[in-house]
Amino acid sequence: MQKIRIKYFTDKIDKLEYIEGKSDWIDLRASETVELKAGEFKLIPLGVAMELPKGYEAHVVPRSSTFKNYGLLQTNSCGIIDCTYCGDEDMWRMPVYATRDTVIKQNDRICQFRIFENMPTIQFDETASLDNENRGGFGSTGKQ
Ligand SMILES: O=c1ccn([C@H]2C[C@H](O)[C@@H](COP(=O)(O)OP(=O)(O)OP(=O)(O)O)O2)c(=O)[nH]1
Repeated sequence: MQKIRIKYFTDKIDKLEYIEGKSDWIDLRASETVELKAGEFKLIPLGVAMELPKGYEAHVVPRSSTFKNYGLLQTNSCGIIDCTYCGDEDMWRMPVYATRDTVIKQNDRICQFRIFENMPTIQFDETASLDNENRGGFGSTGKQ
């Protein structure tokens, strides 16, 4: 089992829970009530800071119900939390854009995360030609 040291900034939200056998994504909660007007951008405080295991990062994405319930879009599509983001004030936040007037109440589950292993060290090796056949993309499959 992997342990993650976690700091909570408030006792007004439920503790994070890993529910074995359900999903390996863990829900995150708003640590304050946040109101947004249509067209407004805000960072929703998630009330936690963590020391991720060495060699791992966390990916934060909305819950599938987040847009339906709150009309919110996550502006960075997927939040990447580096394992160096582990100081006492390094609280996780979710950047959002409101498509309508909305209220996220303290302790509402607003997004989810899981950890991923970092990729191997990469070195770019420049070349004029890759010497491979073109695959094509952007809907080109089966078209002339
Ligand atoms: O949705 C997010 C994305 C990032 N972060 C935190 C953790 C991350 O490690 C840090 C920096 O994120 P990133 O490197 O994506 O931001 P940047 O725009 O490149 O800014 P920086 O100059 O701080 O790296 O901000 C969040 O709390 N939520």
